[in-house]
Amino acid sequence: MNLTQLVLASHNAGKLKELQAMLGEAVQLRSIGEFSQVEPEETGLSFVENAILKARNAARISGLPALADDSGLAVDFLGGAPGIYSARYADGKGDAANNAKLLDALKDVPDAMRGAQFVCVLALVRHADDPLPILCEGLWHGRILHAASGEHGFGYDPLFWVPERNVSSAELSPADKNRISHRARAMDLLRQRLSLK
Ligand SMILES: O=P(O)(O)OP(=O)(O)OP(=O)(O)OC[C@H]1O[C@@H](n2cnc3c(O)ncnc32)[C@H](O)[C@@H]1O
Ligand SMILES: [Mg+2]
Repeated sequence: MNLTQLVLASHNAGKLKELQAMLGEAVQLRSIGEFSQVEPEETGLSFVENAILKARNAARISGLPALADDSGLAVDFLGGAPGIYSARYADGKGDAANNAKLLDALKDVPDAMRGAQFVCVLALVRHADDPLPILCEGLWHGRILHAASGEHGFGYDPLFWVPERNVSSAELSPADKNRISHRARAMDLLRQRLSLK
C-alpha cells in the first residue's frame, strides 16, 4: 500500500489539522473536499459503521486509499448521547448550538454526574471495496463543564474538562491535545498497525 498519500474522508477542518499534525511529514493527507463537497449520509448505528462508510465513499470518489474519523462525545448522564449523533445534536446548526444544547441538557446536574468520554474510531481502507478495513479506536475520559472555556480545538472542546490537566480541552495547546486526546490514542494504534514511526 502506498501510504505517502491518503485522502481524509472528512469535511471537518479541525480533524484534518489534528490528524496531519499527528502523522507528520511522511504521510500527506488530502482532504476529500478537493474531490467532492457532497457529504455522505452517516446512516450507521455505530462509530465503526460510520467510519467505514465514510472511508469507502472517499476511496471511491478519489481513487486513493482513504482514512476516516468518526468521533463524538458520549455523556454518561444522557445515556451516551449525543454519541454518533454529536455533529447533528442541534439539528445541524453547528458547534455553538450543539454546545448550548448540551449545557441546557445538563443544567443543574452536579459535577459527580457530568462524566463523559470522547470517542474516536479511525478506519483505513486501501480501496473502496476493501474487505478488511483497518479499525482503531481511542477513548478520552473527562467531564462536562458548566460553561464554555478556551479558544483552541473545535466542536465540544470548550465544554470538556480534562482531568489530567485540570483545564478544558480547548485550553490545551494543540500539541498537547494531540498527545492525549481520543484521536491521539486511535492514531497511536493506527501507527502501530501500519508500522509507521
Ligand atoms: O463526518 P466528518 O466529515 O468527518 O466531520 P464531522 O464534524 O461531521 O464529524 P463526525 O460525524 O465524526 O462527528 C463528530 C462530532 O463530535 C465532535 N468531536 C469529535 N472530536 C472532537 C474533538 O476532538 N473535540 C471536540 N469535538 C469533537 C465534532 O465537533 C462533531 O460534532
Ligand atoms: Mg460527520
